[in-house]
Amino acid sequence: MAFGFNYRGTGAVFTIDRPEKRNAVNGEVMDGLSAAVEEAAGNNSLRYFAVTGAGGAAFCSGGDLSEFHRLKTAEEAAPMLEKMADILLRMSRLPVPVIALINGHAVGGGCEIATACDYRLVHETARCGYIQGTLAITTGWGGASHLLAKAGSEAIALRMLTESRVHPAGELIKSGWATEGFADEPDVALDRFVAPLERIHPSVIRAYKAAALRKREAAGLEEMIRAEVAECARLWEAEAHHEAVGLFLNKKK
Ligand SMILES: CC[C@@H](C(=O)O)C(=O)SCCNC(=O)CCNC(=O)[C@H](O)C(C)(C)COP(=O)(O)OP(=O)(O)OC[C@H]1O[C@@H](n2cnc3c(N)ncnc32)[C@H](O)[C@@H]1OP(=O)(O)O
Repeated sequence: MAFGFNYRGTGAVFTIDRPEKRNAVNGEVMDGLSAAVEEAAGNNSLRYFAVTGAGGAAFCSGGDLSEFHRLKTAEEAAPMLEKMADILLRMSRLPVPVIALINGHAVGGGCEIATACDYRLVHETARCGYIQGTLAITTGWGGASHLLAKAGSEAIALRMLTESRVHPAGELIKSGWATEGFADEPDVALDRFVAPLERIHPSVIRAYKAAALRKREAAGLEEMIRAEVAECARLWEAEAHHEAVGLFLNKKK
């Protein structure tokens, strides 16, 4: 199985479980996350939803380039991009805090998954970034829209997107992208983070989450995501993108 979904204390944890591919997202992971989000949305006693990656190396390396490389045109790429963007939008709209437990590198679509979460806890060795620009595409799962809709500084957000590089944990904490860092085991960091939330009545937590969602919706998040997906699909079919992906896939041959 390419993923795990487990209840942990008062919360639920979705784990991408493909460490040999640095937890790249394939169709099975997408369907698993979609089902987990649906189940979590219907669970009225849930107090948080977390996403993480198996192994110590990566949180998620984005879309599985070997699987998605077969999508050549904008028309072929768009349904895949739309599907994941919809899953991440639904995840972000869960009525409880959504936490990215970033145990290792989060790049490309992996950084987008983290961005769709309310909080990002980053291991001290993790590096994160919207590296899609190095593949001659933009973010295509809604990550830029989530980032711009909730970022304190538009300039910092825009710079992260356009520079398309990875950032060390210290930089991510300083810029406010990461909520906090951790040096111990991810489970321990998660328990420490949720402990203060668990002392507050769940209806209060849900009310504040609803307030955050109202702010994002007022910014036109869903419409922004639709435009972002279309733009990525348009760039996807260019030769520059297919060449860059080919270089990555052939780097060890
Ligand atoms: C498609 C959606 C789009 C979006 O909308 O956002 C994207 O997500 S585009 C994808 C962007 N992602 C990348 O370009 C990530 C590429 N990966 C890396 O940069 C590195 O793997 C890493 C994450 C920094 C980790 O480096 P390292 O620990 O040195 O591992 P390796 O590079 O040796 O990888 C091990 C193994 O995993 C395979 N791998 C890694 N990432 C992917 C991926 N995204 N898709 C498919 N396969 C991936 C890599 O090829 C190696 O495989 P083997 O050679 O078979 O061992």
